[in-house]
Amino acid sequence: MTIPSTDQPRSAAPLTGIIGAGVMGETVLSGLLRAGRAADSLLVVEKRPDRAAELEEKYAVRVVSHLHAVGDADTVMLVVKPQDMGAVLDEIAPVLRAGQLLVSLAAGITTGFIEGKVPAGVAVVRVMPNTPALVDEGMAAIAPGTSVDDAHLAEAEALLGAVGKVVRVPEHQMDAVTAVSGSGPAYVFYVVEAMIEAGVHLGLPRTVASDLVIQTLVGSATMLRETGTHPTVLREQVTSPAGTTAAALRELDDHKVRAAFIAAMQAAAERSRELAAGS
Ligand SMILES: NC(=O)C1=CN([C@@H]2O[C@H](COP(=O)(O)OP(=O)(O)OC[C@H]3O[C@@H](n4cnc5c(N)ncnc54)[C@H](O)[C@@H]3O)[C@@H](O)[C@H]2O)C=CC1
Ligand SMILES: O=C(O)[C@@H]1CCC=N1
Repeated sequence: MTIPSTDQPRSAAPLTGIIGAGVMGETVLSGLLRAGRAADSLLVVEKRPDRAAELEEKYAVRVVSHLHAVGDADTVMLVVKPQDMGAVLDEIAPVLRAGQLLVSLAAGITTGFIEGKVPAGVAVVRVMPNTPALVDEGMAAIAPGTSVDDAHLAEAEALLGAVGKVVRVPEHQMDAVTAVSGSGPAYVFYVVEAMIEAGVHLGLPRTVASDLVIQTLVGSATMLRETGTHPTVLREQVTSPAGTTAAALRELDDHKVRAAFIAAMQAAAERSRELAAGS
């Protein structure tokens, strides 16, 4: 079924619906526009009226109802919280059709759960993106459901590839992916906060501490990416015998920071599994 959402002429590009335009929905929306997608090829669905008005004003996109977005779109991206997925799927299931591509970005929610709520033959792809997509440096993993063909996977890769790297993984690895790259930016920002605070404790003006930490992070990340050298080797290159870095790293080890990261990421993966179970 196709429900026209407007009488205005529009571009011939395939239509993509985005349901849920919070942090991640806007990240995807703005990335697709930066990558050259026409604003009239994107249909946004957002529950909060003030947020919907803000996005219409900022991006000149059409904010439409669930039924219009799903009826019209070739591909529908689900970017609501995991806890809202069941209700959204119940609402859109009557207008979804076999062959249509449904791309879920929700943590924890399995393709099996989605497939159980939509008509047979709807192609479901599960994605775990991250917020650096906002600056086209995203990292997304994708996993196909049962009715997905190569064209569907290529379309999902193109959507996420517009804002960063994409890797295909088996779905059973998605909880680990969520713990590593989905939540990962938050760990990095947490470390950055801590390093800036430490710089202030050592007497640096906050703006200077902030500049030093951010450029150190960017430089270190660029070294990792461009040299391909193992992080252990890069860390050892900084660590002079009996020097300052060795003194600092000994404190980190004494405070079990490495073990804390492992425990934290195990907790994230466990939470992803809980979200799958609906809690
Ligand atoms: N924020 C992040 O870094 C990441 C988020 N995700 C996933 O993306 C999804 C969205 O997360 P955020 O954007 O952070 O949450 P958010 O709370 O910022 O955005 C969710 C949006 O969905 C809207 N919404 C809720 N129910 C709706 C409905 N029935 N119809 C239309 N809109 C509806 C809300 O008003 C809100 O604007 C989640 O499932 C999360 O697991 C995945 C990876 C990273
Ligand atoms: O915190 C969350 O649940 C979402 C999924 C990964 C990053 N943010």
